[in-house]
Amino acid sequence: MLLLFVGTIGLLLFLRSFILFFQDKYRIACALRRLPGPDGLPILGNLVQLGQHMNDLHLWKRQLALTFGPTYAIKVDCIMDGSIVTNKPANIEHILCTNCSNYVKPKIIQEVCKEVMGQSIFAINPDSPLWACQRKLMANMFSVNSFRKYMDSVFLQSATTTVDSILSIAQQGQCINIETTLLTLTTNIAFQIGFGRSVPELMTTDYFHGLFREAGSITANRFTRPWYKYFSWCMPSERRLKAVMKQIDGVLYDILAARKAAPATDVVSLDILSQLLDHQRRGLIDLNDKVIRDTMMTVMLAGRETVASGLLWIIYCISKHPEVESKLLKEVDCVTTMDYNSMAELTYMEAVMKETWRLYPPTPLELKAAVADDILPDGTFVPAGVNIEFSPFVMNRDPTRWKDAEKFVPERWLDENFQPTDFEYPVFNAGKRKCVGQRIAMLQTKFILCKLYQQLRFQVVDPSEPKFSLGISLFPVGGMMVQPLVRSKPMSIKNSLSAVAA
Ligand code: HEM
Repeated sequence: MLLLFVGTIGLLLFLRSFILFFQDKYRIACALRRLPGPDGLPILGNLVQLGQHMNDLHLWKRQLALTFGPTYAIKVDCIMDGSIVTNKPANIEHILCTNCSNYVKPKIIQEVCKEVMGQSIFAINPDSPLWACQRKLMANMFSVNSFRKYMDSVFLQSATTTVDSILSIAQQGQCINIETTLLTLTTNIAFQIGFGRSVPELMTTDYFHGLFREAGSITANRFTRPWYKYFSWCMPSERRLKAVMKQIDGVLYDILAARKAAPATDVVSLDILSQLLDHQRRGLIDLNDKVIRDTMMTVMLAGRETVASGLLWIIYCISKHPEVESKLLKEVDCVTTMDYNSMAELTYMEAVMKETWRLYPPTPLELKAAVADDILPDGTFVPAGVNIEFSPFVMNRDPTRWKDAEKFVPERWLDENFQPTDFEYPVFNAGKRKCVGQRIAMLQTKFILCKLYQQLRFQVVDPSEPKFSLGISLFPVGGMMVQPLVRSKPMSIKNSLSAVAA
């Protein structure tokens, strides 16, 4: 009798949570159905289209915005929660700033990116003490002062080594995959600043860059394969992710173990890893080795991938626009001393960078989830629990907001009256979670470009439009082959100064 009673109660509780689960899904599905968006199948919604467009996701989303307007819905009725996609600056300001406490990193990011990110700042929310800890450490370490401090050592050495190796390839008339060259360079810099040591050689090999790429792509594909959670044991991609992460984590944990084994000194070094270990020793915050590994991953994702992606697309755009290249070369030829002030004076280069990142934002997509019901400034109802996404890639190509949206026109950024807000041009995100590395990223990019273009030019080998690979940062499928060309002796500084003035 008692058993029957307990069994019935258990069944009722199970039914209750089952009904509540589907009630929430149904509520979200009804709200999404009221919004414009592509037609979908019953139950699956747009899941199949999403899967079909994983290889041209950003261009597909741009097409959807052109067809359905800046705010539309992608429905995934019963399986996942679907998304409201909005590309309106006023809505972005509301989500990232005015009502930011209602828009958090969705659980789906934490689940899908679990192996790669763990509790990295990119996956957690400001209510976690770890968020504030990671943000503070990163902001201190990757500041403008750091740039000044490391300019003559880390930045100069890494950039010079890269330029020298490209020069020797150029002299032999060979081509290079510029993606791996740039990833090696940015890994070196991020590693030395973040961890206070030279990078292990393995981490700068094509093999290791490939592991990162594979992990990013398998992770991204999980968004359209929600069944991975239940069938990981028989899915080859899941088994591969496990193997890839084992190798990446192996290296990160080896670095951690080596640092722990090093004799302790009274003076705590300023790098992030030393500070984390010091926090751990003193019990300042609940930090186990796994959390330290996740913070190391933050450094790798933030400092390595975004900057390399940003540089790659700049080189691509310059090579496609000879008139831009010749103006830029004149400007870099005027730089006699590589210091903070001369970097600040590179206004044309800055315009080229901003225009490139308008068309090719290194972080092309942003995903949040609504905690409670809300209404966006354009009147869109947001049900609690729904995912809400915006795409800098789509926003920055919106023909209703940008003149000649598809054209590469760096000159638009030279107009003093042209100052888009962070919400109109969210390449570095905005509000409370704005990129902490923005200023160092700008300086670092200018420094590297200056070193490269003072001696070299680049021609992209494949004339066709590159396809975008799937991942957290925007990279072309298969990297990008370029032909480096040694520049003929630059004009004298005096001549080039008068040429720029003209
Ligand atoms: C061109 C280079 C860069 C671009 C385009 C960029 C862009 C972004 C974007 C869009 C976000 C928001 C991501 C999200 O919410 O998921 C972000 C966050 C962040 N970025 Fe950057 N970033 C760049 C370079 C850097 C560098 C060099 C660092 C320092 C190592 C850095 C550190 C961070 C950190 C720590 C966050 C997390 C902020 C938070 O969630 O509170 N970034 N960045």
